[in-house]
Amino acid sequence: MIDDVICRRLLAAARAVRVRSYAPYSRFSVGAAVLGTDGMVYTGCNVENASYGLTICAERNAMTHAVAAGCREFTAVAIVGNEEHYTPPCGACRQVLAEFNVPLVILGKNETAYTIVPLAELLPFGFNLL
Ligand SMILES: O=c1ccn([C@H]2C[C@H](O)[C@@H](CO)O2)c(=O)[nH]1
Ligand SMILES: [Zn+2]
Repeated sequence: MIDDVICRRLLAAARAVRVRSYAPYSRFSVGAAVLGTDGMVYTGCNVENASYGLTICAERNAMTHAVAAGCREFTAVAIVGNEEHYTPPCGACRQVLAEFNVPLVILGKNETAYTIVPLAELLPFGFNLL
């Protein structure tokens, strides 16, 4: 499926970018790292706003970062929230991950405690036009 070394590398990248989270309202920091088929790792953290609904999740931040860098094909995304629980992507992020066919979602409490969930399980029967 996906190599443990790659999972750990993505989780480490997600944890590293998580410290840059801007979350003064929820105080819940999230980091995400997506692996492109170009071999590059693109990262993003959540960025909140006083107008709460404008908040950008870590996963969508990582995806837009990748696309802006020219990458549109992906192997997996890793998401790290707090150490106690997994942080599965919200519905909006699932739809964005589906747009670019990110096949695997790695949910990590830390680099060693993680689980891999296929996106198809997180978003079955998703909306698409293409
Ligand atoms: O998968 C998730 C779930 C939540 N958040 C962010 C949005 C908000 O800033 C904070 C609390 O919901 O966590 C993410 O970035 N990704
Ligand atoms: Zn989200």
